[in-house]
Amino acid sequence: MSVLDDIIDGVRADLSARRREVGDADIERSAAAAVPARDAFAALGGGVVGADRRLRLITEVKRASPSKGDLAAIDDPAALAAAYETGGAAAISVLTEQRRFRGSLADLDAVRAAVSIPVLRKDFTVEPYQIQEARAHGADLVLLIVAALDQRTLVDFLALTHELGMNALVEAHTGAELERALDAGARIVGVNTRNLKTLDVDPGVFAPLAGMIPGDVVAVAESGVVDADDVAAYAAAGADAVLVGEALVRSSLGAGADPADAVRRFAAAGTGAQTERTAPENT
Ligand SMILES: O=P(O)(O)OC[C@@H](O)[C@@H](O)c1c[nH]c2ccccc12
Repeated sequence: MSVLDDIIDGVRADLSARRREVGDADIERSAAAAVPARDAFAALGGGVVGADRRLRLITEVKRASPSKGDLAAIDDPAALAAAYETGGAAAISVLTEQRRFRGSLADLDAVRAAVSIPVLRKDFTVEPYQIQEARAHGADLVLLIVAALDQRTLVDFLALTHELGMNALVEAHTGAELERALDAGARIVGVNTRNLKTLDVDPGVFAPLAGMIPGDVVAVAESGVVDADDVAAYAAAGADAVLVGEALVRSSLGAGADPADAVRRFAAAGTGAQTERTAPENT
C-alpha cells in the first residue's frame, strides 16, 4: 500500500467518527450559513500580468509530516499565521490531517480567526462532507489531490467547492495528473514536487509541468523549499505562487526567530526572479 493510500484510510476513519458526532445535516447548514469566502484566485495573482505580477507565498502551518515526523512545536498557530500575514503571505495553508501531520480543525479555526487573507484547508479530500466542513470552519480554499480522486469525483468536488463560493487548489505530481486537473476546469493548479506515494521530493518536476499550465490559471509550486533561492528557482520556472511549509515553520523556532522577515525575504527573492509562462490561455 502506498503512503497516500495509508493516509487516506486514516482520514476516512477519522471522518466517520466526526460525521457520527456532528452529522451531515448540521455541517451542510453551517457551510451554507458561513460568511462568504474570500477570493483566493485573486489573492494568488489570478489574472495579474506584466509589471503588477509578483510572487505570492502560501505559507503553511505544519506541525509534522510523514517523512520528517515532528517539525516544530507550534504552541500558538494563530500567532504564527499572523506573523506570516504581516510578512506579506498571500494565503495561509493549515494542515488538518490528524494522524501524520498532527493537524486539526481547531488549528484551522484558530488561524481563521487570526488572519484576514484566504485560508486553505489542507487535507486529503475524499468526501464532499470535508468540503462543506472546510466552509463551515471558514476556509476559502480546499485542496483536491488528483492522485486521490477519479476524474468524475474531481469534477464533482470542484463543482461543490465553487457552489460554496470557494476555490480549490488542485494538486498534480505528473503530466497526466496535470492534464486531468486542467480538463476538470481547475483555476488554481499546484504541482507538488513531493511524490505522495513515496514522499520523495524532486524540485525539478516543477519546470516541465509549469510549461503546460495556461497563463490564466494560477500555477503553484509546492514542497521542497529550503531557502529563498528555491523560491526564486520556482518563480523563474513560471510559478505564480509557492507553497512553503517546513522551512518557514523552522524559521519560527529559537531565540530571535522572525517568521515575518523570512516570508518577506522569500517573497522578494521570488518576485525578483519571476518569469511569465507562455502556455496558451485556456479556452
Ligand atoms: O514542507 P514543505 O516541503 O515546504 O511542503 C509544503 C507542502 O507543499 C506540503 O505540506 C504538501 C503539499 N501537498 C500536500 C498534500 C498533503 C499534505 C501535505 C502537502
